[in-house]
Amino acid sequence: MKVVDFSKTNSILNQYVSEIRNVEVQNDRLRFRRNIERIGEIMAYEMSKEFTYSVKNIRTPLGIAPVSTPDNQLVISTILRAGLPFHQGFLSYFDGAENAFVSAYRKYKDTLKFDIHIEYIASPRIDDKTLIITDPMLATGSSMELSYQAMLTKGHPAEIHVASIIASQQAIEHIKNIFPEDKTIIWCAAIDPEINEHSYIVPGLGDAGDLAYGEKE
Ligand SMILES: O=P(O)(O)OC[C@H]1O[C@H](OP(=O)(O)OP(=O)(O)O)[C@H](O)[C@@H]1O
Ligand SMILES: O=c1cc[nH]c(=O)[nH]1
Ligand SMILES: [Mg+2]
Repeated sequence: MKVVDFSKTNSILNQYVSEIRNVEVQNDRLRFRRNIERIGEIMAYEMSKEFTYSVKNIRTPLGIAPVSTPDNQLVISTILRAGLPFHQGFLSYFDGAENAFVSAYRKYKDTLKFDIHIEYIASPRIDDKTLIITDPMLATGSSMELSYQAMLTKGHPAEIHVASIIASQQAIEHIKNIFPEDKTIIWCAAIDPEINEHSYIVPGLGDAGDLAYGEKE
């Protein structure tokens, strides 16, 4: 399975990743959300190079211009809450896409143990379409796994792009095991080496949902 890790390339995207990680900067919620959105925009642009294109003859006021544009029917699917600004970044570039939203949250049994609960899904049919599942954080990969299973109740996509910002190495291995090898690409801004006993990515950035929208009770 192809894994694209943007941290291996020097680009301005790394500046935005450094700001969402940085304890001195990340508490500015507006900047935090906007940086996530900007990373989504850049990732969308790079992802678009994998799409299928055909030439359309576009009528201008002065003649006909052949332009190669994408033919994929896109569905951008996002895992609430932290996925929302990331989703907006993708949607800014793929403005013709359909959209899906899945709720997934950790329901704690004690300080360390939790189950992932999916309680909400709003999605179009996804049969034969290009499914982009976005979530900025892939720690254990369980939220992504259960959200993908929920999306499969809406059909079977032709191809899948799993987009995240910070993924643990463990989550990358997990995604490789559960998504179809021949039609999935994983995109991430960085791959971090470990997760801690609370299943948080280390060094990671902390709690993306809280940083974007505030703490929940
Ligand atoms: O790979 P996992 O171990 O499942 O962890 C990653 C999940 O954790 C975060 O969401 P969280 O559960 O904190 O919800 P929130 O966005 O509402 O804060 C993140 O956005 C992922 O969905
Ligand atoms: O490191 C992590 C793990 C789960 N959710 C987050 O927001 N961060
Ligand atoms: Mg959270």
